Amino acid sequence: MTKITKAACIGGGVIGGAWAARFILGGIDVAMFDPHPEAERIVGEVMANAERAYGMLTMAPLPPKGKLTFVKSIEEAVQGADWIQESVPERVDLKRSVITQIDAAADPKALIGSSTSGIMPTELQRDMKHPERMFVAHPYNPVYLLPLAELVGGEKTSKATLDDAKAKLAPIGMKGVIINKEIEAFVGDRLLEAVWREGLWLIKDDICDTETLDDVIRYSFGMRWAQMGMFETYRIAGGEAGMRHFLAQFGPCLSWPWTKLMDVVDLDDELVDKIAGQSDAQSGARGIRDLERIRDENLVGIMHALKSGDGGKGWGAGKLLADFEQGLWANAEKPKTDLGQAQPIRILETKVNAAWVDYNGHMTEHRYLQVFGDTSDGLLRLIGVDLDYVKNGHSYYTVETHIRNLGEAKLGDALYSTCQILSHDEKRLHIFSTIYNADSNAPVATAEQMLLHVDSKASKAVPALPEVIAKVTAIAEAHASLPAPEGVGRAVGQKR
Ligand SMILES: NC(=O)C1=CN([C@@H]2O[C@H](COP(=O)(O)OP(=O)(O)OC[C@H]3O[C@@H](n4cnc5c(N)ncnc54)[C@H](O)[C@@H]3O)[C@@H](O)[C@H]2O)C=CC1
Ligand SMILES: C[N+](C)(C)CC(=O)CC(=O)[O-]
Repeated sequence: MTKITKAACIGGGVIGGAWAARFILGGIDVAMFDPHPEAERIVGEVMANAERAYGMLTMAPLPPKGKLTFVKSIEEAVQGADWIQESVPERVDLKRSVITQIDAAADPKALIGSSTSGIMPTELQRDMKHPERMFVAHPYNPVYLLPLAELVGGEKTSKATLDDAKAKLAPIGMKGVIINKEIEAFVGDRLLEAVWREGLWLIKDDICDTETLDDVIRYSFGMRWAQMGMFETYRIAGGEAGMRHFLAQFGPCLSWPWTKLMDVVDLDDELVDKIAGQSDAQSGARGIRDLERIRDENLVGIMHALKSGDGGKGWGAGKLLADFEQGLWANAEKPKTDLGQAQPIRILETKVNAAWVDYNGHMTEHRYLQVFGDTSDGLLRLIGVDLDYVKNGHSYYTVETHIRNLGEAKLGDALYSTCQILSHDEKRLHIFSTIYNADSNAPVATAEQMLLHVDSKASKAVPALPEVIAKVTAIAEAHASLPAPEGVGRAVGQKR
């Protein structure tokens, strides 16, 4: 797989800082150049929110974090970098001069992506010596969570550059889409600008305020867009007759007109004050970083929901997340666990993240089951029940679970889990897992579970394959000398 080995970020504002976070959490070292006197603080704050978001996003083992270095010049930043991302303010003269400087100092084979939201790459590559490796990589905010980058080539960009860029984004969980032809604002910002333009008119004409407008989006078509986009949604809206009927019914409305799209609103002081005032009333009680955290929690929740879409195979951004996690597991260092030791196997390290906490301020009930589920998945991987084993039609299903909650797990608490095999035969696996607080080593919860080995196509219990039974047996023999854990076999109820 083709990978970025070192990245340079030129510009570390909203977008450059979040690109840096995406690279660093993907295990890539980043050299950052930004002359802003507070660049380190700003990028540090974005980085902290990004790490928090990844803690919620995935339990899969991320690679060791890349190193972030702030440097004093573009020339220094690009040394040794094979992906350089320009994210300076949206001015063609500034961007062109920065990109020309990058071109002169970088390895001629290094890829140079621009974050521009709308400037054509042909404009930006005009003065370069090696323009064939320059392209637009237009991301969406926050870059560390939203996986899309529109990849747009200019007149001098080679096809190989776009293919290489797309391939290099995949291992960091991003989806590069190559746009056929360059056009100002590409695809996403063309659409967003059309909606924004219309929104500005609706506010100017007092049809609604900013909060009502946002409500109309987020309680309705915003949710549809997140999972099916425009055309698949409208196909369904055409009923059984599909897209043709939809176009026949609603096409004529375009000329009624339902829209003021072609008129550009004059953003005069009066309208700016009006929008800014309404926005303050709507959201001013919270700071930007706080709003970013709420946004991130919601985005993570949406991606998790999409990961279970299409009957559990994953849909859209959720399918991409599932594929990303599969890659992380495949590349993860194999645990150095000595499976022959007479002690419960340490399986998982995690933290109680914000999305797990309920109104009591504790990790909520079903998250314990999630951690125990991830623990039994960890054990299964150790005995050879990995995704290939599952693809080939065999798996273990959990048929019974008894959880005991023994202590409190609060927001941010570091946890680890262990697992002991109590007994097994060719079809059954009887296990006991414990979640501990990593600071005090006090048990927080235990789960006793029975798993059954199945033929997943036939939906019936069958003996596990011999190589799996051999591994289970080796662990079970080592665990046979352990005392039965406190609480094994306990029933729910009061002593009489
Ligand atoms: N903010 C957004 O939602 C999105 C922005 N973009 C694009 O990303 C680019 C950057 O936008 P933002 O991050 O929003 O702007 P920003 O204003 O937050 O950040 C720009 C950064 O560039 C730095 N800078 C200025 N001159 C520089 C130079 N010569 N060398 C290095 N750094 C320099 C500034 O100090 C600042 O930190 C723009 O092209 C924008 O269109 C793309 C997608 C979304
Ligand atoms: C406002 N914007 C044009 C800079 C937005 C983008 O380019 C993409 C986004 O994140 O919405």
